[in-house]
Amino acid sequence: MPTQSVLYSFPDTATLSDSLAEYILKAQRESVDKRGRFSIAISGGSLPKTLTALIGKTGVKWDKWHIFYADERVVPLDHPDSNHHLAKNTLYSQVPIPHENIHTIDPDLLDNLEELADAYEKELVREFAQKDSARFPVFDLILLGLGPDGHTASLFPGHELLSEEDRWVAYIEDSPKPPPRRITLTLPVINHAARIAFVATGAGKAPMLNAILDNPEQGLPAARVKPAAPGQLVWFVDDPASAEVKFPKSEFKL
Ligand SMILES: O=C1O[C@H](COP(=O)(O)O)[C@@H](O)[C@H](O)[C@H]1O
Repeated sequence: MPTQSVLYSFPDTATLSDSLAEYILKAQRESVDKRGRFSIAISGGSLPKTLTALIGKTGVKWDKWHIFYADERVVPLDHPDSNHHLAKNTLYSQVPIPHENIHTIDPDLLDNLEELADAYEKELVREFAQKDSARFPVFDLILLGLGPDGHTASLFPGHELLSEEDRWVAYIEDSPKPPPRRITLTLPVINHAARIAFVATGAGKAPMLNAILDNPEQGLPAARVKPAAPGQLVWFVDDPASAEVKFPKSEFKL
């Protein structure tokens, strides 16, 4: 892990969620002030439930949010395995976010992974093209989870996608975690984000957090998330998850 990363550990998920909400709100304020919109990519799994502290919070400008997925399982949008379905049930169903600002995979392309990933990449091009001619899009914020094997988004240990240097969105059909067919943002896209926050909770994440933070040279997928500038990468974890970590913890402040 690069030394510029910051690790915040909280006694419980509720405190973590409140602080994460403050962090997201700050990112949103800065982005909306600068560009009038806030582009965020979120993950599935255990992450969406940590976003519920945003519900009813003063200052959230939901109409300025443009939500993408760090990864998505290639299943119908109302399938229980869908990351979109999970986020919709947990968050969108309770906040006034415009439907057209939620950028899902195209449900008509589920049978063709290559076309599906290309179409999602084009969705990103539409969102980011107006900004500049940068090689990769710059999300205002990407929220990532940490799998018990060190995967993040749908980037799995030892997978050839870890070496992807060109595509913005890639697909896999051999995910070791079901369901097997997925699309994912690639590492160059993740690493170009203005801010990246990992969220990991529970004692089950402790050995992997230790591997990523204290032994990054193992090269696990989450340890390959290395944005360029100081302070761009933060970890929001709870105390059970950070129990085995030697990496220095910082006091949460904005
Ligand atoms: O399959 C996935 O797993 C990771 C980690 O999930 P978690 O439940 O262990 O937090 C998640 O970040 C990713 O979006 C999801 O598709």
